[in-house]
Amino acid sequence: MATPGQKVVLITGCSSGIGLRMAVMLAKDEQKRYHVIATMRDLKRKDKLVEAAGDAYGKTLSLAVLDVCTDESVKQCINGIKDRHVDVLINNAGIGLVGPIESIPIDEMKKVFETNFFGVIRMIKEVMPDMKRRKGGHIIVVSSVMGLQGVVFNDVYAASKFAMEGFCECLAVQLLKFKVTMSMIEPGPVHTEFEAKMIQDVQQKEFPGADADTVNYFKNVYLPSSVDIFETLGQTPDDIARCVKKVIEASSPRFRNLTNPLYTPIVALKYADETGGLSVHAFYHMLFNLGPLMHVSMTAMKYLTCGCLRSRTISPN
Ligand SMILES: NC(=O)C1=CN([C@@H]2O[C@H](COP(=O)(O)OP(=O)(O)OC[C@H]3O[C@@H](n4cnc5c(N)ncnc54)[C@H](OP(=O)(O)O)[C@@H]3O)[C@@H](O)[C@H]2O)C=CC1
Ligand SMILES: CC1=C(/C=C/C(C)=C/C=C/C(C)=C/C=O)C(C)(C)CCC1
Repeated sequence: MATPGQKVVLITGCSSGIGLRMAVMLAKDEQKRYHVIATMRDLKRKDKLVEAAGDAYGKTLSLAVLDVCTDESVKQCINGIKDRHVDVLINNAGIGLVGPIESIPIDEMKKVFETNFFGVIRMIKEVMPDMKRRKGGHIIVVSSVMGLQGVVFNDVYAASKFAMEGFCECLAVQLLKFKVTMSMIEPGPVHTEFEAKMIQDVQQKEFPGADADTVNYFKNVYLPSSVDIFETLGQTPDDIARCVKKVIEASSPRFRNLTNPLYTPIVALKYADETGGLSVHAFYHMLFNLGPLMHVSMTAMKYLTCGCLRSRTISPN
């Protein structure tokens, strides 16, 4: 249980990746400012978290079951917290989906929205009224750079994150009136199970319904470039956890927080040309013309990115 003065932080999706590292980092805060309720849908997956939390487990970190896709599970979890008091809600649980849309059943697409979009809304609806009443609290959403800029073959995943960005952009204004803060975190690629699940998933698939050219562009042009991008630009879950801790501890937290400076030019392109043509053609050129040179160009970009771009992102250091 939280001791007086400690902030109660509830995080969804803590069995792996970014959620796990955020839970551990906040629970191990030297000043013990947080009591972390690390949630996951299946407690059988708790071992990695418990091991990483070490001494903090049972003290500044407790576990709870929570499936963001079920009303009952969300209600039960929040009702189980003393006075239903959550100071910081971190919506992290999420799933990916890549591939030609011709070969993806609508039900699989709905699952992505059910988790990434309605899952977050379900959490916010349960926690926000108490925060509004108390006139305080911080809602954090782990969105994605793909919530701001679409990436080819990630159509449905990007749409779920765009939807979240739009939803939160609206809500943030109302919440300001109630002194509740809203922050979006927009990572680029991060080395977690998300990446492994994506690779495993596409290796198993045959892409029925998609024509041979499209499958060829996906498998032989997009996927190798994507793997390269993860290799050259990928951040660690600890990088993202450090960014989130900074956002929580900021005296006036920013609404949007890109974690990777290398994505700032890509997002800037979008706002530089309101017709959208610049972004579409730049992405086309990067993928289809620079594809084989992607590794070289991304490595160059990594070393050439100037300080002014870094200052527009939330740095993990
Ligand atoms: N990795 C990346 O490159 C990027 C990831 N993100 C976002 O970061 C967030 C975390 O992903 P990441 O750590 O990378 O990936 P992981 O796959 O490692 O972690 C995702 C977590 O979400 C959980 N989860 C999935 N569905 C549900 C559900 N219905 N209820 C509760 N928990 C659920 C998983 O639990 P279980 O073990 O039960 O499956 C897992 O703990 C996601 O929102 C993702 O979109 C954003 C940008 C880049
Ligand atoms: C930048 C870029 C590409 C890929 C970007 C990727 C793969 C981003 C992944 C982001 C993730 C995983 C976000 C999760 O939320 C392409 C299309 C290969 C080529 C053009 C430039």
